[in-house]
Parts: sequence; C-alpha cells; structure tokens
Amino acid sequence: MSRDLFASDAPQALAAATFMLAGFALAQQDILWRDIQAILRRSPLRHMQTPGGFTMSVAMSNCGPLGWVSDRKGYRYSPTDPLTDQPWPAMPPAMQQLATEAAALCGFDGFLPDACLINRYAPGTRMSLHQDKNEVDYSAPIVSVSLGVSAVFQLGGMQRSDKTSRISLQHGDVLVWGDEDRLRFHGVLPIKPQQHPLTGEDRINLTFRKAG
Ligand SMILES: O=C(O)CCC(=O)C(=O)O
Ligand SMILES: [Fe+2]
Repeated sequence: MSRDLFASDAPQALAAATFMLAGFALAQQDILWRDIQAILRRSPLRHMQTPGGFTMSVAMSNCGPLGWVSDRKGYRYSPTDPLTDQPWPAMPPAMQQLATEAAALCGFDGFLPDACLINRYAPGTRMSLHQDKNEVDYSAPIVSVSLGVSAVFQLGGMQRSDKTSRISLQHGDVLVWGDEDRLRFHGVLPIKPQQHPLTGEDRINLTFRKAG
C-alpha cells in the first residue's frame, strides 16, 4: 500500500500559502478532547451576538491570553471572558504545541498563538464567508484543527465575491493559511447530520491565532 495514504506529516498545498495536514491532530485527539472539556467547564460555549444584532449559530469559547468576542459593540479580542468576567482559561501546552508544530511544517516557524477560538457546529450550522482580520499582525498564520463530524470548508479569494473552492475537512485534519493567503475569505457550509464517536453529532473547530 502506498506510503502516501499515511503521509499525514506531509503538508498538501491548496494555494500558495494554504496547506492541509490531513490527520495531523489524530494522535493528540484524546488529550485535545480532555483539554477542550476542561476549558469549556470554565468558559462555556455560548452563542454570541453580532454587531448587527443577530445571534451566531456557531457556539464559541476561547482559551489563551486573548479570546475573540462579538457583541453589539463589534468584533474584537478580549483578555477576559464576558460571561465569567474572568481571564479565559490558559491554552493547554498540548494545544499550543500542536499549533506550533503544524505551522512549522507549513513553513511558519516560531508561530506562538496567544488565542484559540473554539467553535462548535451542531448539525445544520454554517459559518458564512469572512476574513480573519481582528488580529494585530497578519504575518502569523491561522492554524485550524477539525474534530468530530466532517465539514465542507470554502476557500475563497481576497474579495467576498471571488470564486470559492471546497475542501473536505475530516476529524483530525489541520488547515494552515498565512502570508499572501492570510486574508482570504473562507467559510463552512451547513454541517450535514452525522455521528462521530468522539463528538456525537457536533463538529468542533479550534483556530489558533496570534491576535495581539
Ligand atoms: O470552522 C472552521 O473550519 C473555520 C472557522 C473559522 O473560520 C473561524 O473561526 O474564523
Ligand atoms: Fe475564520
């Protein structure tokens, strides 16, 4: 059987600076899951408000020195969880190391995330096309880890109206984008009803960022 079927350590280039590390997080799934549960006990998943007054369908929380928040005042990073008025839970070493190693494999040496957004997609939930642009410094990549049921990721261009390509994201896949791809529009199509042994019907996504 071809070695390539198992070559999860070899990044697959999807664009000039967008890479798929298929199954890269699989070896860490148990510790990741345990760490995520511990974070969510302290800073629970919640549906944030958009500046326009809508409620987001993806439920979110964060860990690390900074956390992404949205409310009527806008999108931003905050050192405290508005739900608890406490600092966000610390970023567990296994999570930070996974992000740093994934980035390095894709040519982004020295990536030290200070924020990890935790997204939970229930069946039918989507994330519309957007750019990740609340971070201060765009020289750092975004490292995105998928756990649980599969999703279809839309990778667009620099304009919202640009054509998008579809990338299937499976449990354990890690997607990394930076440099000239850092501000590409991207989104997630509605999650199809499925079951996964680790997460049930949900998809959990972790996006590691250098926010501050
Ligand atoms: O869920 C994903 O795969 C992408 C999440 C995302 O784009 C974000 O949190 O900004
Ligand atoms: Fe994003």
